[in-house]
Formats: sequence, C-alpha cells, structure tokens
Amino acid sequence: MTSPGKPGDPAAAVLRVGVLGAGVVGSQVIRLLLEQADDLAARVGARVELAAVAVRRPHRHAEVPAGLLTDDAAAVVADPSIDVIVEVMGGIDPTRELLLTALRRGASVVTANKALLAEDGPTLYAAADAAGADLYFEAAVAGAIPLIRPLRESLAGDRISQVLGIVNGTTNFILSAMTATGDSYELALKEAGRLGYAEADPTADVDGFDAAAKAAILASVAFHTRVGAADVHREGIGAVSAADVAAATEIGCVIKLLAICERNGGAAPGGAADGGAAAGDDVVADETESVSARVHPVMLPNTHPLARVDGAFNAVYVQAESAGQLMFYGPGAGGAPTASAVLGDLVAVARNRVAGGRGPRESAYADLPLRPFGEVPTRYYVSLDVLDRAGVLSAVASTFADGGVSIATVRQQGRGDDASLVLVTHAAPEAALAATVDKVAALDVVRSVASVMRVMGEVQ
Ligand SMILES: NC(=O)c1ccc[n+]([C@@H]2O[C@H](COP(=O)([O-])OP(=O)(O)OC[C@H]3O[C@@H](n4cnc5c(N)ncnc54)[C@H](O)[C@@H]3O)[C@@H](O)[C@H]2O)c1
Ligand SMILES: N[C@@H](CCO)C(=O)O
Ligand code: NA
Repeated sequence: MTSPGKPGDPAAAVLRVGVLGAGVVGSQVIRLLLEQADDLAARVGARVELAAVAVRRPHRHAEVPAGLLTDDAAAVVADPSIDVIVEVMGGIDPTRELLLTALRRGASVVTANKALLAEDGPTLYAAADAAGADLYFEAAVAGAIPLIRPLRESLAGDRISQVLGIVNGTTNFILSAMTATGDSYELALKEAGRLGYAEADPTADVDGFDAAAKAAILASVAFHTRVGAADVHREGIGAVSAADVAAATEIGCVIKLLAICERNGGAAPGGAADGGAAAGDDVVADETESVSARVHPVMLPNTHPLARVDGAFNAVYVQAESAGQLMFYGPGAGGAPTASAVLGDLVAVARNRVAGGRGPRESAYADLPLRPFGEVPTRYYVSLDVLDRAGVLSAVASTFADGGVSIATVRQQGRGDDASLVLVTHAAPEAALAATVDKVAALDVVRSVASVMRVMGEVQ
C-alpha cells in the first residue's frame, strides 16, 4: 500500500489490485471496481486502484483500461507494488503456484476458485499465515450468497451440526425442470444448455464435482476440520429418471442434489435451544464425534425449506446448536452476482490492510475424524416391481431385517404385472442399506427395482 497524499489522510492511501482473469466473473469485477471507485475508497479508507489484469488473450477486453492487460499472470502476482490479487481465472494449475507466489510475498488473495480451495486449501492458508496475508473466498461457494463470512465469523461462537446446500444452479435447474414437466434428464439437460445454464461440457456440474468442492469448503469452515474434495462422497444427477421424479411427487417430495455436511456424535444434537429438531433421524447421536460430507440426489419432503428452491437458485440451510435453523438463499452464479461477493471480500481485505491487521485465518483446530460414507446413517426410499403372490412382503421384509435395516413405511400397490412395493427405511449405515437393496433386488419375487433414492426428513 502506498500513501502519496497528506500524512494521516487515509483516503489518500492507494491499494493496488491485480486481477487474474476477465471472463464471466472477472469482467464484472473490473466493471464494478472502476464504476464504484469513489464509494470503495470511502468504504475502505484508501483508493482501490486496478493495477493489472491478466488474461489468456489480451487483445479482446474492451472493459479493461488501456495498458493494464497482460497475458503474464506470473508477473502480476510477483509485482511487489500490488497489494491484493483477485483470482477469477479458475483451474488448479498454474493457479495454485500463482496464488502461492502472491501470498508468500505478503499480498492478500481474494478467490472464487472452489476447485483449488477444495483440492489444496491448507497449502494456501499456510502460505497466507506465514506471510500474515488474507485469504478470502466468499464467491467460491454459492456465488453472491453471503455464506463463508457468516460461517467463519457470525457463527464462530456457535456449534454447527448440519449444513445442507443446494449449491449448484445447473443441476437444480435440471431437477426443477424434470419435476415441473415430467421430462427425462436428457431433455432437461438439453434445455439447460439452450438457456445458457449448462456449460458445453456440463460434467463438473451434473456429475457433482462442483457441489463436492463446495461441500468440502463448507464442511471445513463449519466444523473447524480439514475436509478436501477427495473426502466428499459424490454422486451426480445422471441416473435420476423421470420415474424417480414421479415417485418423489407421489410421496410428497422433490428430488434435489444436496451437499450434506454433518457432525455426528459428541454432544447430542438438540441439546440446546430447539436446534436439534430439524436434524430429525438423519443425524445420529453416538459417542464418537465425527464429520461427514457428501453430495448425492435425495428425496426431500415438500415441507423442507430447501424443497421450494427452484431453477438456478442456490440455498444453504444451516443448523447450529444455539442459533437454530438458518437459511441463506440467492443467486449462486453469474457474472455480476459472483462479482458482488468478490468485491465484498476485496473491501474486507483492503480494510484489514488499512487497519494493519488481518481477517480470520484457517480454523482447523477441532480436527474431527471423517466418517467413511459407508458408516454414515442414511435412509432409503425403495420402489420394487414384484410378483403378485403370497409371501412377497414377508420375503422382502425379512431381507431388510437380516440386513439390520428397519422399515419405516411400506405400501403395496397394483395387481398382477403392476404389483409393486414401496418402502421407506429408518436410518441405517449407508453400506448396510446398499447391500440390503442388492439382496432384495436378487430375490425371486422381485421383478425389478423401479427406484432407489436416499431420503431426508419425514416422508408420507
Ligand atoms: N461463472 C460463475 O458464475 C462463477 C460463480 C462462482 C465461482 N466461479 C469461479 O470463478 C472463476 C472464474 O470463472 P468464470 O466463469 O469467470 O471463467 P471464464 O472462463 O469466463 O474466465 C476465465 C478467465 O481467466 C483467464 N485465464 C484462464 N487461464 C489463464 C491463465 N493461465 N493466465 C491468464 N489468464 C487466464 C481467461 O482468459 C478468462 O479471462 C472459476 O474459478 C469459477 O469456478 C464462477
Ligand atoms: N456451474 C456452477 C456455477 C457456480 O459455481 C453452477 O451451476 O452453480
Ligand atoms: Na458466497
């Protein structure tokens, strides 16, 4: 930071910002930075000056003032006159080395890069710590929705037990469209592409990689424990069928791709205030405290606050012991909304520098063990096409009992070739449920498994 003005006049100080990337998000960051220069100076107590913008192809960016564009990101991060690096170029490499270079020389970093944070966040934090620099990443999870700051700061005095998120707009758009129209996954995906929600290569979204990275970040921050992308069990939405959607509707549910971060065991959920109520039987209290993070489709009752979040919107439901249930809702992607979160972080790190301090660092002190997915308590909805003959129900029920899985509800429907059994289980370890469904599917009396999906909350 330089102070070219009168001594003691904070507004005369200048904070120089290097931006890496000027695509969907970066171009909006640059626009807002330039348009709001006076307001930002007043809010920060120093002028926030755009010093350089690194892009792949420097000749294509009308929004960037002449002379600031470069294709040399390495030079930008190494420039000792630059105080803050805003990273909105994405990717793991070379981005990791670029950010480490910036942090090691004491520059603060604001990033929207969930993939890198979930892959190697602790290395970035360590570099920030060693140099006394800030690492902020509000835009990395659920775009514009304030979430990281509430978790890192506002809820720092509470004990979070559960974070459930619709954190991927593309998949939420597809599942909402399937629910509204009864269309197949393939048709809904095509429509999402036509409307510009799904990217040309939608793999990161539909296979759950994007949501899994966000789940890792949320779990790490919420539970003060390092959780990386590789620790998150991940399933996408490619196998969700129109029949699954119809089955969900029939039992008063919708299908959502959820990022599910849970603390199990330790102090019993619900021990304080009314915070434990909504966890229902999806969170099991036992003696060993552990955490888990997973991403997969679930059937969610229509009454759940997340069930009404449709289209490309994101929402995150947080349950904390003293605060109770909290909902965060809004646009999780898009240039301007994501840039809003980036600018908020930029103001925060700029204020920290003006004040000579820094914001929250990594908090991983709890270091809770990660519960393997097979041991995580889940509940299943299972719809079976069965033979219409005596003894079917008891054969299926005893297979569940043998697997240690208790059945919550069972309904028999139809006759003859249309005969089916629809079951919802109580919570049981995921591995026991999966193995039991395999055994049920192999029974002579079961013609086929029409639908299997995990459920959360109370279903009809
Ligand atoms: N688009 C969104 O809605 C959204 C929302 C939240 C977070 N993010 C995250 O923000 C980041 C950027 O996303 P985007 O949608 O703006 O991407 P984008 O592809 O539109 O833009 C990327 C920019 O980075 C530049 N770039 C890429 N590699 C570079 C390199 N090696 N050197 C110099 N410049 C390079 C490109 O030239 C381009 O200007 C990603 O980490 C993404 O996950 C995006
Ligand atoms: N592809 C992401 C963008 C935000 O990370 C989504 O669909 O939500
Ligand atoms: Na956010």
